[in-house]
Amino acid sequence: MLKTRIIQNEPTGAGRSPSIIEVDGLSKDYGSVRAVDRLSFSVSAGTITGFLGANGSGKTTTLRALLGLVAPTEGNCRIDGRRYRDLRRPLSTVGSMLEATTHPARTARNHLAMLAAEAGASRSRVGSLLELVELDAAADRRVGGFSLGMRQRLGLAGALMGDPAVLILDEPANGLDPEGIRWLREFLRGLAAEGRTILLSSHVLAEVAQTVDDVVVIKAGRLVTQAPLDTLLAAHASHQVRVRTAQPNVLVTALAAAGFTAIAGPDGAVVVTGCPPEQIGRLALEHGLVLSEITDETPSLEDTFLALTTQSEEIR
Ligand SMILES: Nc1ncnc2c1ncn2[C@@H]1O[C@H](COP(=O)(O)OP(=O)(O)OP(=O)(O)O)[C@@H](O)[C@H]1O
Repeated sequence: MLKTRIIQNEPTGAGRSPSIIEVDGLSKDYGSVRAVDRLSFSVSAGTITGFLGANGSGKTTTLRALLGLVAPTEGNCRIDGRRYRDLRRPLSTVGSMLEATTHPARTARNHLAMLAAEAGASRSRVGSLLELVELDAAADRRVGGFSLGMRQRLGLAGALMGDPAVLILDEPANGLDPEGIRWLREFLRGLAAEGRTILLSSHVLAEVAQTVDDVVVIKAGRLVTQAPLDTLLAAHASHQVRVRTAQPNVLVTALAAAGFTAIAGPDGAVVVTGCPPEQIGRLALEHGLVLSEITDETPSLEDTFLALTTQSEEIR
């Protein structure tokens, strides 16, 4: 049973004010490489937003800029209305998990104790967080022997040390097995239900599709789209079915009468858009048509994502 209620360290947790993440015209050049290019997006308080893009598209650079670890070439990043360096209590405002930097010889408990000292948190919080991420049984083992999933959970515990309202997580699902991804999903949903705002990156939409409310998609450092996940999926995944019958024109007419778009190609196949295969089968039966082929060619979630992240330059 997942426990998401975090024992409050300080009275900041209850009744927290809405926090928000804003990236405003951010560009970052590394020499001649433009890693992020005039990127703007914002994250509403209390939501989980997936920050999506192919490898090398600029996700980590953007997250590092939000956390004050990279100086923007242009533009600004704000958390809760301020640049990271201007936050009065940064560790209590935003928790982060970037690439793992845990010393392998350290135990999980020691690692968190160090972070507790840094965040001004009590020692008892270390135990609470170990329990929360279900690492209490492994607390005194060296991190070097941890599985990837355990390391990710330790990273999450560290990010939560200051009881922040905002979490920024770089590829938290990377390399996790389906069970680990399910655990992460429930964990993050629990944190969002407490009113926390979460921005998490991924280069695989399917890994986070059941976790996020909204998505920000980037390609080559530029914004492709920002939308609620449902809108994105609806816009890019209408049914597409290929059907073969000896009387394609009868089928096309029947489908058109039912309000669907159907086009008979020169090879005799009919391509139907927006109609599920079962309904096509029923319509064919009603019109006495024998179908020799019915193939669902609806793009998969990943096809949808690839179509977006390989989208042409003109959207820029
Ligand atoms: N410190 C750096 N020095 C030079 N180039 C860099 C540096 N950091 C990133 N880059 C380049 O900037 C671009 C964006 O990299 P970034 O790591 O932000 O992308 P990403 O979307 O997080 O990729 P990945 O999913 O592979 O981590 C890449 O071309 C990368 O090689």
